[in-house]
Amino acid sequence: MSKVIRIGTRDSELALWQANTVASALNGLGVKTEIIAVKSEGDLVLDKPLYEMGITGIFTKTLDVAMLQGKVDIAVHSMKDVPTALPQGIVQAAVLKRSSAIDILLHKGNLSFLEEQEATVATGSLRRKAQWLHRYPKHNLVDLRGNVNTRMQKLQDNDWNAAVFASAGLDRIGKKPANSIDLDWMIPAPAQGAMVVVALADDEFTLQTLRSLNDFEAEMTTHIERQFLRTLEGGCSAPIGAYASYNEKEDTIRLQGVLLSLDGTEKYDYDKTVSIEEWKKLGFFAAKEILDNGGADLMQRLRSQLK
Ligand SMILES: NCc1[nH]cc(CCC(=O)O)c1CC(=O)O
Repeated sequence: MSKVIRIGTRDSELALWQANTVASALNGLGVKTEIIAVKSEGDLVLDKPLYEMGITGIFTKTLDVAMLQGKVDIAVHSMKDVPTALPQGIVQAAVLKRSSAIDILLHKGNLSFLEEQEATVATGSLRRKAQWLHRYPKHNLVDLRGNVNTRMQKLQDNDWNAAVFASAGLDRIGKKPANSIDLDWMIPAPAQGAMVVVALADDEFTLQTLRSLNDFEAEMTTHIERQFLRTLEGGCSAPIGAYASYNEKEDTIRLQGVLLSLDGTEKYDYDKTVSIEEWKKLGFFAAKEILDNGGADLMQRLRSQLK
């Protein structure tokens, strides 16, 4: 059968790179592809912080609709932009082998501001902001929105000291500058650095084809991180980080999770290593532990603050 798989994607450089990666992999299996790029609401409205727009899935909604209308067969996303509950009729078809999940700091050649009280750091993410303020309580945080290229330009155009990015995004488009350092103390967003392909639940041919693109380790670690997020959040974009890593030699999984107040003064951490057999429920139990130890009360307050 010579069915062409139509790949829906956002039209940013990073999104197109990701879609092309999936296209190449499919072409390698002898499957023909066509890339269809669309603008998402998240890319069109740039003057509001993401959390103010209130909804999760602002980057993925347009493509969900295109798929449900039969205009594309699959969509490729940065997995951290995908809401933990997929729309009815759409399923996760493959998680690609994961690259670096780490956050990095882009600066201007001088890192002495890290030792100083006065400094301005840019990020649009509540998770990055809260973790930054927890570590550097006196620093000034400013909002930064836009795709990776836009955000790098804004850093140059303003007198901020630095801005936070996902390493994976810059690595993929080959634009990681020399002026950057790894923020190895910052817990990444759930599923950061992972790419996911979604498809229609009843599209057997496509689902079957995409199975061979799935990387089990990436599927497992992102499942754990997203389960942690889903169990904590209850539908709000709170400052939550999670990173699960597989230790092949020990056959164990380590989960690091964090929930913070917006100003970073309150912080709940989780960090445990368990046997691989426990992977399916690890995110759930980790989140429950945080909720039971004061996290539920913080989530309640966050929900009213973010309304
Ligand atoms: N929310 C934007 C977004 N979504 C995915 C990535 C980078 C790639 C990834 O994390 O997989 C980025 C950019 C960033 O956070 O700097």
